Amino acid sequence: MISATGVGWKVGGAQILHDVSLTVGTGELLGIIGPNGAGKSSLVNILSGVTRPSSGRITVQDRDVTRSSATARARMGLARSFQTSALFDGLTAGENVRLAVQAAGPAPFSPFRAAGPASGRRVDDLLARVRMPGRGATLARDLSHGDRRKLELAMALASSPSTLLLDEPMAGVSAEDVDGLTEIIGEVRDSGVAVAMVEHHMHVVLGLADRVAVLHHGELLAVGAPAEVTSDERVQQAYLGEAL
Ligand SMILES: Nc1ncnc2c1ncn2[C@@H]1O[C@H](COP(=O)(O)OP(=O)(O)OP(=O)(O)O)[C@@H](O)[C@H]1O
Repeated sequence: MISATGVGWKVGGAQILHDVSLTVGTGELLGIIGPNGAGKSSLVNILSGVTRPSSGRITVQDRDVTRSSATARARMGLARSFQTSALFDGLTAGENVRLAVQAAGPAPFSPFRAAGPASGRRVDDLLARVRMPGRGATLARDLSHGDRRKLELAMALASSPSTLLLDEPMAGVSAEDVDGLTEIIGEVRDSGVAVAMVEHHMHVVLGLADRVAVLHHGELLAVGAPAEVTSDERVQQAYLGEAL
């Protein structure tokens, strides 16, 4: 579970986020939407510890982590995916996941450590969880865009996170892969993970999210059930001219 309370972020004289407060509970999926430049990625960066807010605080499982690094937050059960790909293209899908499994383990990370049978099983489990069984030997660079996003999800799940932050997990993928990713992310939520997801595919967010938070010019315009939020007049104004 993760919460932001009164979060503001100012950079280079510009106030990017203003007084944002939201919570994502266990087994809940919060969709974060808003027009381009609304501050969605900035908020995810602040929640994950990549960026420190100028004001307000962040808690993970009720512990104040505002001043904790991204690494410290990861140890507390927070995982995230990035808007851009974070894969090693020259490694296989299985090797990419194995690195994430090793990095999440208790022993100091070493890319040279041999993989034990338990690590192999864990890699297979994670690939199966994202519907890529048997794809472990394929080079990451040879995977379809949709499979690359699934692989990134498998890597984010390697640490068995209690909170998962997803920044546009479906950007640029085919309609078929959007359906697959939607099912996988829904299953992750149903397994008890708190999921916050920034996503431009509006029908996906509105169909999948338990609640939706709408950002506009760095302010939280509305938070609520999808139907509540889409009928909100201020939200409709913010999206004027775009399909909601
Ligand atoms: N490091 C930075 N320095 C200065 N301005 C920044 C920085 N990061 C983001 N911004 C600005 O903050 C605003 C919000 O950016 P952000 O990427 O968070 O929006 P977004 O809602 O994720 O947009 P998109 O939907 O296009 O990805 C933009 O105007 C952006 O130019």
